[in-house]
Amino acid sequence: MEYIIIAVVIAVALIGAAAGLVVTGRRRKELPPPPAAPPQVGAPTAEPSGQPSAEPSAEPGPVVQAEPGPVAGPPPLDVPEPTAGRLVRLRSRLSRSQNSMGKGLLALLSRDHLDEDTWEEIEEVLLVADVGVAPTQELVERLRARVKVLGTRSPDELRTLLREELTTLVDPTMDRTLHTARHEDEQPPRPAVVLVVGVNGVGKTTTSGKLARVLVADGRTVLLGAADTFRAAAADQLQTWGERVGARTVRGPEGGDPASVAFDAVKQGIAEGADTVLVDTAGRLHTKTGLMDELGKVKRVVEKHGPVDEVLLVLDATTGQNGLVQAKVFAEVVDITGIVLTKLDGTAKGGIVVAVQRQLGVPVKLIGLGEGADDLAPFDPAAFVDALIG
Ligand SMILES: Nc1nc2c(ncn2[C@@H]2O[C@H](COP(=O)(O)OP(=O)(O)OP(=O)(O)O)[C@@H](O)[C@H]2O)c(=O)[nH]1
Repeated sequence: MEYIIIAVVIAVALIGAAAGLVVTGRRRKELPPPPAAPPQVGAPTAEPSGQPSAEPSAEPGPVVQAEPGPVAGPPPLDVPEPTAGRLVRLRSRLSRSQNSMGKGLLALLSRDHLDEDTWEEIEEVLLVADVGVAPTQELVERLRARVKVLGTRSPDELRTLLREELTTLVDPTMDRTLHTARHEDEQPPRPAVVLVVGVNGVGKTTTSGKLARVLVADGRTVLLGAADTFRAAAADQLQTWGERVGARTVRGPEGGDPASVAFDAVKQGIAEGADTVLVDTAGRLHTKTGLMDELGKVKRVVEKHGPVDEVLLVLDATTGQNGLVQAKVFAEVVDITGIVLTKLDGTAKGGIVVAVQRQLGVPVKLIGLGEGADDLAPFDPAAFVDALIG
C-alpha cells in the first residue's frame, strides 16, 4: 500500500512538472521581444536626401531615460561633389530645353529650302525659349548670312554653326568667377561676403545651402547668415544644409532685423577666420518696410565691415518674363554681381540665360538643375550650349 501511495505521489509530481514546463514554454513565446537598443543621442535619423527637411520626421515619442553610455559623436559630414564638370554630369536635366530649342533649331536648319517661313519658325523657336527679341534677331541674321556662304549643309556643319552662334549669344567673354576668397591683405583678414537675394519661392534658401556645398567642395570654410527672418523654418532649413557640411549658421529671432543678423554673421566670420560668409536674405518681411529698402539696408549695414564681394540674384527660370521684371527691380537697389538661375531642369525655356544677362549686363554664374544637394552647377557657356544641342 505504501508503495502504491509513493508511486502515485511521484506520478503526480512528474505530471505537474511536465505541465509547468509547457506553461513556461508558452509564456516565453508570449513575451514581447527584448527592448531595442536605446536611441543614440545625435544619431542621424535617416540618410540625408537632396532636400534637407527642418521638420521632425515623426510624432514625438515617450521620453526615454537612456542609461549613461558612450557619448555619440556628431553625424559624419557630407563630402560634396567637386564643382568642376557638374554641368556636364547634369546635362540631361536640360532635356526639355534640348528637345524644344536645340533639336527644334537643328531640324529647321536641316530643311532643303530655308525660305522666309522657315526663318520665321526659327525665330519663333528662339522666342518661345525666352531668348528675347533682340538676341533672337541677331542670331537669325548671323545664321542666315553664314548658311548662305556655306552652300551645302551637312548635319555636322549645321551643328557646329549653331553651337558657335549660340555660344556667342551666351557670351563666353563674361567673367563668371565667384569672388569667395578671404581678404588676406586686410587687417584683420576679412572673409569674402556673399549676399543671396531674390523673392520668396525662387529657391533662395535651397540655393544658399547648395552654394555652401559648392564653396566647401572648393575648399572654403563657410559661415552662414540666416537673414531671412520671416520664416523660422527658413533659418532651420539653412542650418540643416550647413550642418551637413560643417558650416555654422548665425541666426536671429524670428521676425528680427535681417540687417542685424547679416552684420553679426560677418562679425563672427571675421572673428572665426572664415573664408566666406554667405548671407541668405529675406524675400518677404514682417514689417511694412519695402523689401527693397530693407535689402539696401542689409547691404549698407554689412558694408560697415567692408565691401560686399558678391550679390547673387536668384531667379526661377520657369517664371520667364516675370523673372526679368524682378531682376530689374533688384538691380536698381543693389549692384548685382551674378545671377543664379534655378529650376532650369523644369523648363523648356533655356534661352532665359541669354535674356537675363542682356537685361542686366550681369553674368549667370550658377544654374540650378534639380532638387538634389549637388544639383547646382557653375555656369559654363560651352557646356551649356553643348547640352542644348545634344
Ligand atoms: N527642380 C528644382 N527645384 C528647385 C531648384 N532650386 C530650388 N528648388 C525647389 O524650389 C522650392 C523652393 O525653394 P526655397 O529655397 O524654399 O525657396 P525660397 O526662395 O528660399 O523661399 P522662401 O524661404 O519661402 O523665401 C524647393 O522645393 C526647392 O527644392 C532647382 O534647381 N530645380
